[in-house]
Amino acid sequence: MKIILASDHGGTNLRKEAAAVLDELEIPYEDIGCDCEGSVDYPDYALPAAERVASGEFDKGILICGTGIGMSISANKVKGVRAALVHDLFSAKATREHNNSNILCMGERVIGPGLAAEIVRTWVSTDYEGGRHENRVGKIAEYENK
Ligand SMILES: O=C(CO)[C@H](O)[C@H](O)[C@H](O)COP(=O)(O)O
Repeated sequence: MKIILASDHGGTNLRKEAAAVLDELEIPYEDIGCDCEGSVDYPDYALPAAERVASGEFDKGILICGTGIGMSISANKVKGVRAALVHDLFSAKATREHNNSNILCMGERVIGPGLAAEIVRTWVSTDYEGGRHENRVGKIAEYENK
């Protein structure tokens, strides 16, 4: 598994927390920033990261901003991306099992580093269940391909 990691200025600390979890789990990743003192625009990070997941260069992505909302709205514009905004452990597990989400979004102004780390651990280690969910995820792809 290879993961791409990005944030805007509002998500730098949680991005570093996520990177520490991936280091601990020995999961390879590329961190594309931001390396910013000031303010940046979340689509400038979400869209390239999402495209690199959609292209298959990366298996998954983790995107963080202040709320996670801007990142998830942006990433979900990219065909083939299923970005999930997650701030609890139940959803972290469910979105992998049910939605086969390939991008995790979180908000640094919403949750603390401890919970974010647990969410990353859960999300990266939970497999897609397939089965009845395959039809549902397939309908999203079908719509995208219209
Ligand atoms: O997209 C967002 C809100 O949905 C993110 O939380 C951004 O990080 C936020 O909008 C940035 O806000 P700022 O006031 O410019 O720091």
